[in-house]
Amino acid sequence: MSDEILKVRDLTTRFFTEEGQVNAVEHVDFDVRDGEVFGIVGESGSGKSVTALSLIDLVETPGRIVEGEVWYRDADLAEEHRDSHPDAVDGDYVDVRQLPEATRRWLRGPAFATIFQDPMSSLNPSITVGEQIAEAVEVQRRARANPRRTRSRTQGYGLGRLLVDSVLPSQGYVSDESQERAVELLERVGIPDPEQRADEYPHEFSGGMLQRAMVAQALAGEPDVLIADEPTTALDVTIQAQILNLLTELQEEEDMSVVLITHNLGVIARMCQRVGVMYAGEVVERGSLEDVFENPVHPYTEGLLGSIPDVEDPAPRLSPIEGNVPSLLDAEMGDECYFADRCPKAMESCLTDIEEHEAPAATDDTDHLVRCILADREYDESEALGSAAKQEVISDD
Ligand SMILES: Nc1ncnc2c1ncn2[C@@H]1O[C@H](COP(=O)(O)OP(=O)(O)OP(=O)(O)O)[C@@H](O)[C@H]1O
Ligand code: NI
Repeated sequence: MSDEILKVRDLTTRFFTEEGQVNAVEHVDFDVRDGEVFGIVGESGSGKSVTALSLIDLVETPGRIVEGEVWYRDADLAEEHRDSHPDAVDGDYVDVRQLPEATRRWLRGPAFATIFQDPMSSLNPSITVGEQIAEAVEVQRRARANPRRTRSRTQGYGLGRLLVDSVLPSQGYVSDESQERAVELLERVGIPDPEQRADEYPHEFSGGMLQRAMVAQALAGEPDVLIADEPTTALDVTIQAQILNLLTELQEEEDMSVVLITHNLGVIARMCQRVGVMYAGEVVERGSLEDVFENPVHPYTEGLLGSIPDVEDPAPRLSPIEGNVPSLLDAEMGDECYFADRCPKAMESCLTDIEEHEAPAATDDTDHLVRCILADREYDESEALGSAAKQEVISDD
């Protein structure tokens, strides 16, 4: 049994909008183990991206993480904060959410790095690709040289330098060493002629090459956990497969863990060792790929798998199950299972708040947890909710 690099507990993130409170992520629990790809899958709007942002503490207003813990294994950090922040430390783990803001910020890079669907969200169009990656390398070098104590970090760095960096980010202050490292990283992610390509601007790169450059930038900090949110969704099928291969290769060779977010079950099946299925802000089923994909318990998972797309299938969005993802507005959400109104197996007993149940795991290595009463009992047709009753569930709320 391998160790967990991340243990997410009770993570709850809401948006406080003019229309009301949106329960985007609700009491989410999952673990990410060393050197694995953990997949998060679910329909559009199920809370995947907000979960990712919550992990790295980048939820923006009107959103806020209102509850929960993100335990990250780092013995040094734990040691350093054991006395000053005893609640934030448990053995070798720190609860990232309870660490000082500066430390949380520092963790982005060497602990967590992210890649997204759109490379231009991470790359500046007016700076050469090589220089941007070199900058990421420099930021990480400085952070490592002056770990965690931001005060000394900014002092050592110097206010003058800080101003120059923020006003004139492309003035070529990166050291030759960082520039060389950037070229190495470009080579690492399979960009041909990396030395020349380093001097080019993002618009001179193809979509696939840009995606690779973004991966190179993410690798600059040698992260423990790479969070990839729909990293290949915008790419055509061949390029998609190439980027997925690259991620697999890097994950193995760099010994990272990857949290892979996608709505594409084919991608999950191909990439992940373990998986969490999200529905309406909750993780409704999680476990090993075998347990979840071969012995799904939640009717939502069954429904998704009923139309498992091939990884070569460019189908952009899943909609395998009749009906829509429910509104996540607090005022419109009841206490019953959120899937009940779409569920072919909904019963009277589903009209209460459903906890995670342990399903009989087919693989002995891992927990298989399901937010559905069917993990505990058989489906009973005599208890089935007719469509009229289901309708009522919806309009009652
Ligand atoms: N800035 C925001 N303000 C209000 N609500 C938001 C905001 N960002 C996300 N949400 C809501 O949070 C919920 C979860 O969104 P999220 O982006 O995590 O879904 P997703 O599973 O990543 O979907 P997709 O597959 O389309 O990317 C949605 O109901 C969404 O409307
Ligand atoms: Ni998303």
